[in-house]
Amino acid sequence: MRVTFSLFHALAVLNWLLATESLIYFSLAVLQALEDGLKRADADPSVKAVTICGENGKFSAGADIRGFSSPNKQGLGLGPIVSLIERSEKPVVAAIEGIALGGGLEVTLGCHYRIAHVQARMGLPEVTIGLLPGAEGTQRLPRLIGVPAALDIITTGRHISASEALKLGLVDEVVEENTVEAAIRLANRLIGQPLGHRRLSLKPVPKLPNMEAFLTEALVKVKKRAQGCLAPELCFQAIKAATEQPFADGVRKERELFNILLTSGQAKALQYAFFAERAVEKWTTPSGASWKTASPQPIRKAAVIGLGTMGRGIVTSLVKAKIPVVALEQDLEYLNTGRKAVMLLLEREAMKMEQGGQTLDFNNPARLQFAVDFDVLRDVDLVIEAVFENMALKKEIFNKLSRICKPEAFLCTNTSALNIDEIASVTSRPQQVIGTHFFSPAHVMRLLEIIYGRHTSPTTIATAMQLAKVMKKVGVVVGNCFGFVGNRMMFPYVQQAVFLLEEGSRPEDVDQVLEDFGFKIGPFRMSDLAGLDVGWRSRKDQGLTGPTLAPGTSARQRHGYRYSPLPDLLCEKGRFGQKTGKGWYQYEKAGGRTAKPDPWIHSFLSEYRDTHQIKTRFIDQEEILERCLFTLINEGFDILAEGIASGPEHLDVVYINGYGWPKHRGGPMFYASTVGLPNILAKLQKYSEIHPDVPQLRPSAFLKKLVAMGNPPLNDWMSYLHRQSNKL
Ligand SMILES: CC/C=C/CC(=O)SCCNC(=O)CCNC(=O)[C@H](O)C(C)(C)COP(=O)(O)OP(=O)(O)OC[C@H]1O[C@@H](n2cnc3c(N)ncnc32)[C@H](O)[C@@H]1OP(=O)(O)O
Repeated sequence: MRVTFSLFHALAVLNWLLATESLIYFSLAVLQALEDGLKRADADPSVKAVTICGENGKFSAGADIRGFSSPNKQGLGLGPIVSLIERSEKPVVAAIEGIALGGGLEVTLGCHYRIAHVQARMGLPEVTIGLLPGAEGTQRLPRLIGVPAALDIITTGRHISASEALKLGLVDEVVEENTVEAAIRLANRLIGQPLGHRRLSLKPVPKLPNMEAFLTEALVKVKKRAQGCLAPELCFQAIKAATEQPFADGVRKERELFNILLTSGQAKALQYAFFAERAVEKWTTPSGASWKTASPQPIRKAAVIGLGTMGRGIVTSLVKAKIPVVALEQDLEYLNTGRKAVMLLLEREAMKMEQGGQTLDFNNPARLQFAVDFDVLRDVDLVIEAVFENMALKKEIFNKLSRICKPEAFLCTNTSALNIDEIASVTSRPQQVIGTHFFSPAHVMRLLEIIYGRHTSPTTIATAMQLAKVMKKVGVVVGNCFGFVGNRMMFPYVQQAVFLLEEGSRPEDVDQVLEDFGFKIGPFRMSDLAGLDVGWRSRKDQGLTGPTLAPGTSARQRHGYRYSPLPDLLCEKGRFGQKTGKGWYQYEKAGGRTAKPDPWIHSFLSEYRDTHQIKTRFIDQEEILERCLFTLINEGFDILAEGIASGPEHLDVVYINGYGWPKHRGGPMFYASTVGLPNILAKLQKYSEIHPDVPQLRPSAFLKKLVAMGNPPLNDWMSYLHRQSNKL
């Protein structure tokens, strides 16, 4: 993508043009060219007005994000240029097409007038990459649109449409045709008119009757949403400075805060996460399949089987993505319950979309159909099976689908752990069978784990990835193993959390440490939310508990390794979590959501320790954090070594988007790289010596190899996978 910053002679339209070719995002060269162009326009008496626009229908995506981590940082060079634009004695009009983001939008704030194309999007997304608008944007925007709107845009980083920008007064005009021509026409009309009142730096910030109270309340909200992320609060501080100080002092404060963020590890982590998400979009498999070798097939009609919690969310996502969908249930009773729930979800989504000026059409049978008869699936291009996690049931359904669906239809299974190859084996088209692991609630959560089996074709992977994109999800292609990437890494984390309870912690202690780290929700609150019975059923299926357990099996050992029966014991007492009003916590009622520490659990744990002669000990925060996180990371290294994921970015994107990992810590593997692999190895070795019966604490061979290779940067890890290490 390329953009041109063009300064047009507005009187004799286009008879004077300075064009500077550059990337859509600013580099030092673009900044220099912009400054030179402005100075030339200012000095040339034949130029009466200036228009700034982008090239190829895009204004600008702001600074080159990679530049922030290079030694030659360009972030602060733009402010003086924006001031230069504003000081111009000749009217300057911004013609905003496509996108004007970050530094791009800040350039327009220096202009005296702004015209936007009806389809343009604007925003100051710096907060999402751990920064703040550092080219005087935190000082100009509140002066233009007032504090509440500026605070919302700057602290959330959300993109706004041209029509919203017009309502807020961020742009002066929205056009449907040629924006640049409209801007030139406006610039012509402005020649000779006074500009003082259009210079935002000279304007006061609009007053609110209750500014102090408003800011106090706003800070509480910003902090709550930020969950340990620094940038939103510093954005707030910069805007607050605009309400309290003259423009120049506010700009000084903005720079100071910008520098704090720039040198914080959080900005680095968030910028890594930005590129990681884009890296996983370019999927590859160990056999070399990728976008280059496969084209996605069009999905004109889809079907979802099973209208439980997952199915309902998947149907909603498909309808929102404007893909006609058939929703299927086993009988009319289930169908009617499912239909009501889906319609409720869709009504809520439609309401949300209406607020943003969009509509959602779901009452049209051509868009959404409910059925109990598999025959309606004959013409669909893709089926997503979302019945509960039972291999026999899934196989029965896939066998039926294989017979009924047209030969080219793709068959997806929404499973969180089951073997894709086994499911595919009962069909006549294993090459078109793929795992699509949605996360609950499926219409909200962005992650979609896409699991290819031994026979899955590259076309099937490409089609699933394309579907993820259309559904506005982040598709991550991974290999087939029990639990895939997300749940496989989650298992040792939860296991450690439970072992910590056996040894002396309480559920609320463990949750607190992990929530302070930045997780949206700790492992025990999460388990209560998801339902303890889900894992119980799976453990019974695996013969780890329940009637199939061999008599005489030791309570705290399975297959020679440590096992904790605590979750099974809770289930045996009917404590399934929120749904029964009791789990690791107590709730106000069955279905209640407010978790309260439960004295019953505390005495139950102490009796349990007495029964099993475990001496209760005090466990500090460091140990809780290390044992939970480092085992999760350790599993990640095994996953990489086995080729289940093609890079650490995949694991990080899965954890950020599906498991509530704090984005400002970049994901577990990025976090590991910041802690230092030798430190992680040393801690795992220490804990493994103390708990030799827990294999998940034994350091992964790949982790050991990377440490032996000198702790290389995360980008290089995969290149060491097959290299010989003399030190091992
Ligand atoms: C100079 C003073 C300081 C100013 C502060 C700033 O300006 S900070 C930067 C603020 N801007 C942003 O945060 C915008 C980030 N980009 C996006 O939100 C999106 O990329 C987009 C511009 C809305 C386009 O989205 P789309 O889905 O169409 O494409 P991709 O996201 O896949 O991007 C295409 C490739 O472009 C790379 N890229 C996009 N923006 C930037 C950027 N600002 N800096 C560097 N690189 C950027 C992106 O990584 C993709 O490249 P690939 O090589 O294909 O991965």
